[in-house]
Amino acid sequence: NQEMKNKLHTGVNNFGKNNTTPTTTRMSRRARVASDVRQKCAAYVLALRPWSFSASLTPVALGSVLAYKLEGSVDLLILMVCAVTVLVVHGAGNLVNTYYDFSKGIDHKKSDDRTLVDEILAPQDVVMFGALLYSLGCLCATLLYFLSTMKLEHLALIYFGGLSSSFLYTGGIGLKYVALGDVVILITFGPLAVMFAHAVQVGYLSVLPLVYAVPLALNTEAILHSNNTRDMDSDKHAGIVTLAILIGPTLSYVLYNFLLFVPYVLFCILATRYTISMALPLLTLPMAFSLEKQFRSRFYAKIPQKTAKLNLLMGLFYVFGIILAPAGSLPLL
Ligand SMILES: CC(C)=CCC/C(C)=C/CC/C(C)=C/CC/C(C)=C/COP(=O)(O)OP(=O)(O)O
Ligand SMILES: Cc1cc(O)c2ccccc2c1O
Repeated sequence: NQEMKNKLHTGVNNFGKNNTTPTTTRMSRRARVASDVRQKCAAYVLALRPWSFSASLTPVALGSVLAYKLEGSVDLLILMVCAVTVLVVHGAGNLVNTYYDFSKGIDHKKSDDRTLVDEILAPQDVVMFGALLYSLGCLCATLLYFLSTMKLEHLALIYFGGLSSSFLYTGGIGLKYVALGDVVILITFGPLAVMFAHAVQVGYLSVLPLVYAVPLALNTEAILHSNNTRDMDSDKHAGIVTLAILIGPTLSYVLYNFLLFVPYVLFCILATRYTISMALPLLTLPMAFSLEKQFRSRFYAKIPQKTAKLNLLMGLFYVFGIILAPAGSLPLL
């Protein structure tokens, strides 16, 4: 601010000496303010870690498409509001993570998340943005209550379940710090989000989305597990415990393979026993083999982002496979 004040001051003093008109001085000041606003907005967007949004968008797509198969139609407005709700709660969870990892000294100069370490944003900005997102999420959930036929107690149970998980992952007791982060991710990004998206469409809770969520949930957990394996040494140094630390690098590799390949086994079973369209996600197998190789060679740096990319593609193929399945060919329990 002081620098900007000095520059503006100089600009005014130079007026008349170097042909600077008041208009250009005002324009450059406006341009600089606009550029500052743009930089700040970009910093806020990056702090949300948008590369990970596939993890919450694919369960919404899956839940909605299951509702379409069951009820024959989906309400597009409900789908949009539901996607925004889940995205906003997910984003807020990422901000809570940024804030607590920084205040506990877990994030450092070499961390993936350097929003606070590099002073790109102030801790107070992150807190305010997180509170804003949680408020927006509550507003969207209220809107969903009026748009859908879901009972208030059911909607509140799932929505606040998602909201509390997103906060408690690193806030409060900090489930991530006591090796429970993997369970949180497995449940929230899988059954909870799929059930939420399905229930707001059909108006009731069902076990069907929980079963269909399994392959996607495993793949999403692979993102987190690769992230925790990469950060194993620095997390150990910071004094926290993750599943990757508990089981060590070799078993971590075994677990990553389990999370990566079991969904493909399930797709093979669905394709051979029910309908061939469920073989569509198998198109992503080459990506999975390439990731397995990188994990085996311990080139962890880009694996979480690449696994998120695989997650998006696999999720989309899964959803298209369900859409293309002939009527009555899918197991509806
Ligand atoms: C059902 C409803 C309404 C919402 C569900 C919405 C979701 C999916 C919420 C989950 C939010 C959540 C648990 C976010 C945490 C995100 C996360 C896994 C961050 C990664 O944390 P670290 O493991 O610390 O990674 P870094 O090391 O990169 O910081
Ligand atoms: C599922 C999921 C979701 C996220 O937002 C993540 C953010 C950073 C690192 C890992 C993440 C993750 O595994």
